[in-house]
Amino acid sequence: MTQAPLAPSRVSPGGGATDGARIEVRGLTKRFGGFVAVDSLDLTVEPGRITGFLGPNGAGKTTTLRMLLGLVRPTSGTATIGGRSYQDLPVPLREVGAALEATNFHPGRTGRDHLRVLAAAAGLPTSRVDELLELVGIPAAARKRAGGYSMGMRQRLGLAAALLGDPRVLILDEPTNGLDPEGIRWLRGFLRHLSSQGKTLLVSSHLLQEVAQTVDDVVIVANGRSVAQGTVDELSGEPTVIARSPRAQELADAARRAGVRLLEPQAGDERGTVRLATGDAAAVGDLAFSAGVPLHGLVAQKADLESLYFRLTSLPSNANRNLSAPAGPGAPADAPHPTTTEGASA
Ligand SMILES: Nc1ncnc2c1ncn2[C@@H]1O[C@H](COP(=O)(O)OP(=O)(O)OP(=O)(O)O)[C@@H](O)[C@H]1O
Repeated sequence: MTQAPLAPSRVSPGGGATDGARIEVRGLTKRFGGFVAVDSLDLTVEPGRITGFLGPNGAGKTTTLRMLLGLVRPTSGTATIGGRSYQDLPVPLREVGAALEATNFHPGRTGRDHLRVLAAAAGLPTSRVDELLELVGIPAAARKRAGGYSMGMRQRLGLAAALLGDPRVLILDEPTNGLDPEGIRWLRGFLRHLSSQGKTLLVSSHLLQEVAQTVDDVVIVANGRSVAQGTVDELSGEPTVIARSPRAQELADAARRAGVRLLEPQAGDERGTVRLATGDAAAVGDLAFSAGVPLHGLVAQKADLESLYFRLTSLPSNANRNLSAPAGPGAPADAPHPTTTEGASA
């Protein structure tokens, strides 16, 4: 099973000074017995950017994050943070904060005590604990036992724990799980705030719509493999205006004269549809009017990361992941990678 080379590093806005906070994954593979959970994964997460690590349940996201954090040993490949594997970081908590599971708290301990214990164990000042609880919005709840916390509160406590060492890199596994809409809105602003400080954020989710508005870059995984990578804009594709006219050819000619590119070779189909590479529906309406061409329909199509996500992640689950099951010519393992993957390469 092979995979096309994927997105090498982009130049980070801060240049070399921030390289110490770049996440790089190369050829990362994890097999559990004969099952390939993560398959030759390459990805780069740049400082000062939020990268969404997206894929359906079981795609291999958590396993990848666990390998990055030294919790699972890769079968092959490398996963580094600032050029070092997690185990080689001198003071990991000061370099990398992670929230992998929202449930991993002693139920009898208050959230505040939980953080104080963590801070003390890591040799970090406990003075930071109250400040962090304020920051994640649970200062009062943090004085109650964590056993009674809602999922959303656990998520916030997990975030506070991840931030204890003021790390430059944050790795968050499904941080929107259990958050209500207000909580998700809060998280978006919070992650933005962190990335504006130059932090590197890798955020996994199986729900594109919960992170699409938050992230700068996207890595989509399916069946253990990366199937697309790029900025949200790159993967959203070109904005499109769809116009319908009984005189489609004349509309197409007018568009061409105005320098608007047609997205289809033919001027129009049987319904007189013309697809144009622009997001400006008003301009298309104006040019139709100027050319004296009647319009029966005009719509600007929204950039469509969502349909790309569903198309790429709706491959038959696990069809290519069992080493003992040979993949046939039509199996996903042999499917060509989408152009979006290559397009994302810098
Ligand atoms: N220790 C393990 N032993 C065997 N299989 C495992 C192990 N850990 C994970 N897997 C399998 O590897 C695949 C990927 O799991 P992983 O948890 O990484 O996916 P995920 O993308 O994080 O999904 P989710 O969104 O459900 O957490 C799954 O099929 C899972 O059952």
